[in-house]
Amino acid sequence: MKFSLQAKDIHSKARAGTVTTDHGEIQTPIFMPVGTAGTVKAVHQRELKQDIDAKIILGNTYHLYLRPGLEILEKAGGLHKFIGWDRPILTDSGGYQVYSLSKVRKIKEEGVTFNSHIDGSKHLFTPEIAMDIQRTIGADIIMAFDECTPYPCDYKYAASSINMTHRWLKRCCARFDSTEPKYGFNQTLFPIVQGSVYKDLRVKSAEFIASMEREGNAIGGLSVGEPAEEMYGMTEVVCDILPYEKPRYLMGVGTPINILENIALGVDMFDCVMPTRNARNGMLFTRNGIINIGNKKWADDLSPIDAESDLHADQVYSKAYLRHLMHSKEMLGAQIATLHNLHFYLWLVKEAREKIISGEFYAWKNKMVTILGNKL
Ligand SMILES: Nc1nc2cc3nc(NCCc4ccc(CCO)cc4)[nH]c3cc2c(=O)[nH]1
Repeated sequence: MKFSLQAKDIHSKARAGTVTTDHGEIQTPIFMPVGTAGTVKAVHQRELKQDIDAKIILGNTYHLYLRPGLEILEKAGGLHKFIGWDRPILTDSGGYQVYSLSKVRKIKEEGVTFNSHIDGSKHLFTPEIAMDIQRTIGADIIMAFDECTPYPCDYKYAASSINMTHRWLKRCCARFDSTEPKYGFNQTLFPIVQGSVYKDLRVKSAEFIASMEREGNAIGGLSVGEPAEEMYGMTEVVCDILPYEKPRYLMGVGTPINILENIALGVDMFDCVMPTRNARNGMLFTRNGIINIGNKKWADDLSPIDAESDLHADQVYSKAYLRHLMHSKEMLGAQIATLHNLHFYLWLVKEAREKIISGEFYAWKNKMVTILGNKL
């Protein structure tokens, strides 16, 4: 994997770069649609590629390991082949999903034992197992097996948690560096900075992660319920320590405003279930603010979902029609709303990249931040 920088904003730490993988290039800042179990819910791969030009999607080790399972994925020649996606994929390591989805039985030095949220069966994830699973999935960018420190937590817990995450990281690197890709495409391992909301722990973790000299670095343990100002404060501390010439990925972030503020702090890559999950509840993100399409006010609004958008669905379907579909619980409603939100998130980061290159980012960001939170 390579990373090159094309431009840097002068009023902020925003930058425009390119990540190059064996499955293609990714212009940054980038948003990565979440395709947890091998599908970005309600969206075809063709739509992802042709309608919204998604450059990279996310998968989850925890889900894919439980279902469809490693045997099928290996037989298919990896996740790309299994789901029919030939662009880059990033997989999370299970370090977060285990805690957020399963009844975790125990966190030990060796790893984490947990019960499947699907059938209650008992499993063990260790740093080594998480690496081997991600080798079998075959994602271009894989994540270290970490502990996403819960929020809130006391300083003592956070301090011991980062020490374990750092010991696990050494084991991830040892295992990853002593195994080969299974399907002929290179893979890269990103370590993850933790430290909860404690500045000195964030400094310690960022310095340790930077010292591992991997090809890219991730910031974890945020977007876990902390106030946005805490998120921004920790991101700033960490981005000032992580190497400038490597991509920085802020996990699980976030709202459109979160994304713009973190781009200004030097973050290059983002993922979040918000555009897809909230779409299914009728929450549409637009360049003028947020539309709750279920609201009665849209019932007879026959104007296009977004007349200024180059997304076909935004132009051919009206707000009234989409509200009707959502109220009728028609599948097409979720499909249109999801495609709209992903298209908006990808438009937002592409626009940010263009403003960074043209030198207009800072003023544009401050204008957008005042608009994006509007309730329409
Ligand atoms: N390995 C690893 N993975 C992570 C994934 C994360 N995802 C988040 N936040 C997602 C929060 C989030 C969850 C749901 C919604 C939809 C609301 O309708 C939005 C945001 N924080 C995260 C932290 C980590 C982390 O430290 N380590």
